[in-house]
Amino acid sequence: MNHVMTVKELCLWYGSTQALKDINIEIEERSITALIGPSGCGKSTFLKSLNRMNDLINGVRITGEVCYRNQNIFDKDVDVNELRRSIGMVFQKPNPFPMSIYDNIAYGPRTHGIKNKAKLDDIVEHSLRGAAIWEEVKDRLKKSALGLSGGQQQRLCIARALAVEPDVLLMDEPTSALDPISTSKIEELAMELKNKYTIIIVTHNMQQAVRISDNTAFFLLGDLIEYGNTEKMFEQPKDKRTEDYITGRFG
Ligand SMILES: Nc1ncnc2c1ncn2[C@@H]1O[C@H](COP(=O)(O)OP(=O)(O)OP(=O)(O)O)[C@@H](O)[C@H]1O
Repeated sequence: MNHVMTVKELCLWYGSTQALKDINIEIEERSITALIGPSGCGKSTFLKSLNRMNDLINGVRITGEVCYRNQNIFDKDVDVNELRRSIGMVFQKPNPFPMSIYDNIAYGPRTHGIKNKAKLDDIVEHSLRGAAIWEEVKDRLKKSALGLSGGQQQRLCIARALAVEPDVLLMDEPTSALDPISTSKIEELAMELKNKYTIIIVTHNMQQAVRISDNTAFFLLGDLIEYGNTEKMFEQPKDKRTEDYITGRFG
């Protein structure tokens, strides 16, 4: 099994508060890894460290390594824009840009220098198809993305992430603002996308972790308590704290 990302002894502080404590984890290529745990345990912080989204925050201090395809992403010669092209992110609340559906998708490729109309048309169609929303929007590409439903907007945001040909997709509770039908569409999409991409997803929904993920990581108060095959972990957790959490005894 290939590992796309290897995290070694990762610690992160916000000022004097330690949010991640000595995290060690290997992420399997073309799989879905779910990050679970009670509110405030560090799931989003961990997810954001994987493409250096925390670097923007004042007072953040990070030690340890996050290796992406054998390079430590904190090395000085790493181009952060290029890193974020390879490791894309989809947020909790769909956040389309206030522009047309077409321009939302073409935005990233354009910033990477692609100007040719036919090429952009191709990327837009391919990305929207990849995010299972092409049929719903192909006749309204020039209309504002803000006119789409929440579920459609989230698939548009996934298409936008796909348009720059990422390798890894980070998803921070991508369905928590969606209704059950839109949620199941995103879940099906994630399972489809893992044939081509590596997906790491934060979820509060234990059933969702069971339904779609291959591996699960359980966080508690900044510690990674348990990590492994999802089915095994939910059937037979090794740690009492994991068991208490997944059986709903706390959190
Ligand atoms: N920008 C920040 N500045 C200071 N502290 C922060 C910041 N972001 C998060 N924290 C703190 O770091 C800890 C971990 O937060 P994080 O958002 O990573 O948890 P989480 O598990 O994703 O929570 P939730 O499930 O509620 O989204 C919390 O104690 C939180 O208050």
